[in-house]
Amino acid sequence: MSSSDESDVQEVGQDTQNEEVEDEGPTTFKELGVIPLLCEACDQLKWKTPTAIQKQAIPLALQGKDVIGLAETGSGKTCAFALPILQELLKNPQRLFALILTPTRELAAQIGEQFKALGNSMKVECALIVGGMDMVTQAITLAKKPHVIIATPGRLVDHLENTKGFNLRNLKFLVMDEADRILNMDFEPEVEKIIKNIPRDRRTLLFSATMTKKVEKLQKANLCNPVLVQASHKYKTVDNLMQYYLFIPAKFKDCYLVSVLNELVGNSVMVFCSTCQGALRLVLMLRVLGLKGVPLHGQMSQNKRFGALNKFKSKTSQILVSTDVASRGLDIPHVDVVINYDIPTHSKDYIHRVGRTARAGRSGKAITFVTQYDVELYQRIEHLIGKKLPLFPTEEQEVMILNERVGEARRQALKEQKEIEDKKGGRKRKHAIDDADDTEEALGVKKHLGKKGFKGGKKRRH
Ligand SMILES: Nc1ncnc2c1ncn2[C@@H]1O[C@H](COP(=O)(O)OP(=O)(O)OP(=O)(O)O)[C@@H](O)[C@H]1O
Repeated sequence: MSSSDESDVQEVGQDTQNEEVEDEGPTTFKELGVIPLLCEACDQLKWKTPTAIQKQAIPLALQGKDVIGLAETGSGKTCAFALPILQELLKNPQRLFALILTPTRELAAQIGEQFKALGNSMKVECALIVGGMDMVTQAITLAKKPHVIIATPGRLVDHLENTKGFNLRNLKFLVMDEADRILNMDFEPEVEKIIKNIPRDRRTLLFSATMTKKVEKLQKANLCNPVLVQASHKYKTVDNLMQYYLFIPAKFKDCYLVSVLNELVGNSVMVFCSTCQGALRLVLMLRVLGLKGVPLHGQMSQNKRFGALNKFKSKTSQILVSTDVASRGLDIPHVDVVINYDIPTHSKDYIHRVGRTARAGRSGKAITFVTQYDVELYQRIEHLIGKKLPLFPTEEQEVMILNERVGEARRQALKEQKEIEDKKGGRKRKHAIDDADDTEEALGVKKHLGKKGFKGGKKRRH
C-alpha cells in the first residue's frame, strides 16, 4: 500500500472528531479515571505515569466512546485499550465480553499476557484463539466462555462457523490492534464475517502506529462517532532511535550483514528478510560462520515459532532472522538493533520493523540495506518518516576481506537448505522448511561451527 493511494485519516466520516494531543505534564492513572484496583496493577508493573496515548485514549474509552488511537511504536497502546476494557468488565461482569483482533499469533500471545498481568487480581479469564494450534482444545476453552478473547481473524472465523454453541452475540468491546493491518485486504473476508457476527451496539477501539487513511477501510470496522487520538505526529519514528542506511551492491549484502553483525556481537539484533526461504538461508549461513541465530517465519509450525521467539527473548540466541511476521507489535525490550536486510516493500512496514527497538523510552539503532534495486522504495521510506537518514559507517576494504569466507558459507547454506528439502522428499516443501527452522542438530551446523567457527571483529556496544 503506497502512501499515495490513500486519503487522509482525519477525513474519516463527517462525525469523526480529532483530538490533537499535547503531552501535558505528569498525570496519574487515577486522574484518568482508572479504579484503584487497576492503578495498583499498573503500579506493580512499575508504570508510574501514563504515556501520552494512554492519557488521551483511556478517559475517552471510559466515557464509552469509540476511539482510533494512533501513536508511535512502543508507546503503550496495549494498556490504552486493556485498562478501559478491564474496568468496564469489572463494572458489568460478563462472559465473552471483549474481542481483541491482532494480525499475528505471537502478538496475540503477548496481548494475552498483558491482560493477565493487569487483570490478575480480578481473575480475568482470557483465551488465545490463533491459527496453528489445536482447534478442539480451543473449542473446549471457548465452551468455558472466557471474558476476553484474543484472536487472529482466520481462526476466530473458523470457530464462529464450526464450533457448536460458540457465538459472540453479546460482545461489548471489539479491539483491532495493528488496525490498519487488520483492515487490510488480506483480512477482508474474515473481518466482514466477524463484524456480521457481533452486535452493532458495542464499543470499538482501533490502535496502531500507522493507520489506514482510507475511509472505506475504516468503515469496515463499523465505528460509531469515533474520536481520533494522535499521540504524536503521524508516522513519526521515536526520537531515541538512531536510524541509518547502508548503500551497497546487492551481491555484497551477505558480506555486509556478516560484517555488521560481527561489530554488533553482544547486542540483541533482529534481521528482517522478505521471504521465509531467505530467512532460513541467512540463519544457516550465519551459523556456518559461528553467528548463532534463530529464524521466525510463517512456514514454521506454531510451536517452533514460539520456541524461536522464546530463545530470542531469553537471550539464548541474540540474532532473530524473521519475515514481517515479527514486524508488528512484538515487545522485546532488550532489542538493541534492527537490520533491514531486505528493504520493506510497504513503507509503513519500515515504521513497525524499526519500532521493535527503542521501545518505552529506551534507545536503539536501525540499519537499512539499500541496493541498486531499492532506491525508489528507500526514497518512499524517507518521505514517509519525513527525514533523511545518515549513512551507516563501514570500511569497505575490511568488509570485502570477508567476501570469500562468506561466499563459501552461503554455498554451504544453500546446499544444506536443498539437502533438507530433498530429504523430506514426499513431504510438502513447506514442512521441510519448518523442520529446518531452529534445530541446529538437524542442520549439521555444529560440525561447521567446530571446524570453522567464525566470530570476532570489533565489539560495538549500543
Ligand atoms: N505507562 C507506562 N509506563 C511505563 N511503561 C509502560 C507504560 N505502558 C506500557 N508500558 C510498557 O511499554 C512497552 C511497550 O508497550 P506496548 O507493547 O503496548 O507498545 P505499543 O504502543 O503497542 O507498540 P507497537 O506499536 O510496537 O505495537 C511495554 O513493555 C509495556 O509494558
